[in-house]
Amino acid sequence: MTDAPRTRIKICGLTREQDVDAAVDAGADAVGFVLYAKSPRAVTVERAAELARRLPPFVVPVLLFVNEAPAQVMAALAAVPGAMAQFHGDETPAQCRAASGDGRHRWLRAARIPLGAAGAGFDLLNYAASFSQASAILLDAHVDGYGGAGKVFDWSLLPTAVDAHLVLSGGLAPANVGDGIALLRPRCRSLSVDVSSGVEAAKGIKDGDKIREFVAAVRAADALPAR
Ligand SMILES: O=C(O)c1ccccc1NCC(=O)[C@H](O)[C@H](O)COP(=O)(O)O
Repeated sequence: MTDAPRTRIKICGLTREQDVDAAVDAGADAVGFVLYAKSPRAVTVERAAELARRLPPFVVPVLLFVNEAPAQVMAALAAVPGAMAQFHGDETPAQCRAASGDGRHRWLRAARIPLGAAGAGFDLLNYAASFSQASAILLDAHVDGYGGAGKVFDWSLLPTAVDAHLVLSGGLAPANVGDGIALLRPRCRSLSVDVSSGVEAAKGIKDGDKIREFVAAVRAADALPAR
């Protein structure tokens, strides 16, 4: 639906200063901090706030929650100025709205799409309509542990026209992100991409070279004419 825009990039699951700096220096538009205690990439609210203070203007901190109590979400968003929320659990539309302060903070909703052929049964149009107040729907693979597993769902099974801003995630890496952009960018209002496992040396430990390769692959895809 759009003509060769610049794909926005979020690097998720950051735990270290040098990884925040590497993401920013490579050109990331957003960085994600996982506020889910069961994740190997979990950080505390205080640590997320400390890391977010390194960010220059126009790079957005995103706080990732899984079925967190609304009061805790509100407290975390208050502690990290300018942060967006990413709801990655089983939160309903009403819970997302309430936890983000009924319009006070912007938020992403993760859609967890079944792996393989079962992905055809996921009704993204209905899902996007029910979360219409989200800033974007983040597409991720349905995995145990909710996310960050590096698994790729079958992108080709998604609808051909989605009237929403989408964020593609789930097993992205320098080698496949260009294909994802080429396939999905024409199908939605805007396409952004989100990566965690694909730019890591170990869980929660990013690899600066992989981050730079990932950003370069996105920019290469942006430079190609629409297929
Ligand atoms: O990172 C985690 O450990 C995590 C735990 C629970 C829910 C979501 C989690 N991460 C989500 C992300 O990092 C991204 O938004 C996205 O799913 C990309 O993950 P990956 O497949 O590892 O690139």
